[in-house]
Amino acid sequence: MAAYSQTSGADSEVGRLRTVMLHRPGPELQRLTPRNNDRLLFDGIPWVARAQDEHDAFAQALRDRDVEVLYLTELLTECLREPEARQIAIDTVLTDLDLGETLRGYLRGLLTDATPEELTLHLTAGIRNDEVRDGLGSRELVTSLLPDDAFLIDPLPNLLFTRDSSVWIRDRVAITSLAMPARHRETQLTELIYRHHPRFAAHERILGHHFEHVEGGDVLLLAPGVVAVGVGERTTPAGAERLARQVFAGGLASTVLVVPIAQERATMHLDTVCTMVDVDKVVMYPNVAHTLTAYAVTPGEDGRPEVAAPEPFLVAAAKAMQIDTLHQIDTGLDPLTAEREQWDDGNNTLALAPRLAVAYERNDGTNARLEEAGIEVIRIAGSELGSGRGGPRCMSCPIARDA
Ligand SMILES: NC(=[NH2+])NCCC[C@H](N)C(=O)O
Repeated sequence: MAAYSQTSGADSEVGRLRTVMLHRPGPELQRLTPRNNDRLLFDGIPWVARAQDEHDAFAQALRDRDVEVLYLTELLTECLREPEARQIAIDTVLTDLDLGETLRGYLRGLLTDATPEELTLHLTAGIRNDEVRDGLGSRELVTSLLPDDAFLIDPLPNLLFTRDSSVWIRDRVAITSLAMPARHRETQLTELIYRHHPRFAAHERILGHHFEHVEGGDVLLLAPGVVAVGVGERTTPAGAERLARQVFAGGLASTVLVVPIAQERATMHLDTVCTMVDVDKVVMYPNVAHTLTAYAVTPGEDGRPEVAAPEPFLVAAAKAMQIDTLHQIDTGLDPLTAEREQWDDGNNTLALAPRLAVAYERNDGTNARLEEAGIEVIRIAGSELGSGRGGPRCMSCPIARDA
């Protein structure tokens, strides 16, 4: 593996983006059918080749702005060349209790014989019953009884949303713990990458995939030392407590703003209703803006997080950030357009620097508003990518940003 000297870390949402981790959608999306797409958290069946084109254009737009693009599967494959990482990856994926002894033994052989590239493929695209049944013979109990299309190893179509499975806070990387069963395995892979890839050897990890649920889409680095975390369908109050404890203990933040959000699909993460586009500007879903509140949490005795009474989100955020006003740019142009564009991830922008953000082209109303407010918008196509309900912010994990 190459020698790496880069330093990683981020202390805001808008510092000049230097390095980002993406996942180019691949064979795992081919696994989606109308029968499993709900469970696998997709709202439709994407046209995979077009989704790849859209994603390549997204990656290119980032490279054009001098952002280094790392791909999750490339980092993973590099790790899987090391025997120890390989062993951990295989052991972890085989703990699934649905496999049974015979099948587990067979899969262990198959995965052990795989090249690092093949192993990455198995771990991300999964393995279906009908793909191994012949190898085991017609008298194997578990494979005979499971339906053809049962996944022995689940595919991970939501790997596309690299935002959720890890998040950098200053020079530490938080391995998150994803709430939905369809996404549990993703963080086994990010944990493996950050633990075993030499590029990240110098960085301490916080949280972990076996802890209380925290998803990266809920975490917003409002300013150095000020972290907001949404609590709703994904991140739990206990997850927010774990995050607060760890960022306080590590001296990574002095305030954590806990922001309750509605527990529904349209607002699954805080970044579906609010993202930052400048040091003091957010693009926000107006239909929730006036009701969104935040509980400021600060370190108390013995590192125990102490919570203040809730305040309107924008007020609490400005206070914690020590600025006069956190300005709000509304999604859409009227409540109806706002609702449509919020659903299509109009709020979900990725800032490459202050006042420079990537957004889906389809959200005309929101993009016009952003430009009126002086934000340069890099528009990308997302008709297929969007079927997983995620925009440019969800599809990117910033690994290095300027202070
Ligand atoms: N940060 C985000 N908003 N991520 C979007 C994730 C979408 C994904 N299909 C899920 O339901 O989990």
